[in-house]
Amino acid sequence: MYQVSFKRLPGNEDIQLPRRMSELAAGFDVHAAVNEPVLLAPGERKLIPTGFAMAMPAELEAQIRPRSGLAFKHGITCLNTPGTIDADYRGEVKVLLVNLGQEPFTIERGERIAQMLFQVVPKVTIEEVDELPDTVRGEGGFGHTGV
Ligand SMILES: O=c1ccn([C@H]2C[C@H](O)[C@@H](COP(=O)(O)OP(=O)(O)OP(=O)(O)O)O2)c(=O)[nH]1
Repeated sequence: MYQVSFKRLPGNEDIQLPRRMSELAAGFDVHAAVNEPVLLAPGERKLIPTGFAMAMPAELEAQIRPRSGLAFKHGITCLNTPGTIDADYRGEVKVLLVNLGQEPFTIERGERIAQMLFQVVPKVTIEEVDELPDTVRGEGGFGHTGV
């Protein structure tokens, strides 16, 4: 079990902190802390505030992912999905939404716009080498096995 802390930012007392909408939901829904309704025209992208900052154990990252209902019904998704929240980030969490639908979409204050999942980031060390170990695949990629 990991302890994660959310800090509500000033002026957002009415905004829900991220929360699971069912007992076993993998993601915590994240709410829009826009001061007024925000219109996203088709093809437009906007960075949406959420009204909170957070802290988590060093071995975790948080991922911001789209909600499938918004994507399916309105073409609203996260442009940089999954967005990465680093464990040392103390700024306001923001959601980069894009409207891939055909109609304008309005984001209302308090609306659930995305979900946040936590992942363990493996610890790695890196080195520079002259040769890499051989494999059967070698340099094959990008569909080299056919379709
Ligand atoms: O969807 C996102 C993605 C990022 N962030 C915040 C938290 C993250 O820790 C920080 C930096 O994100 P990232 O590493 O993806 O951005 P960058 O473009 O590499 O910026 P930086 O140079 O600030 O690291 O921005 C968000 O609030 N929402």
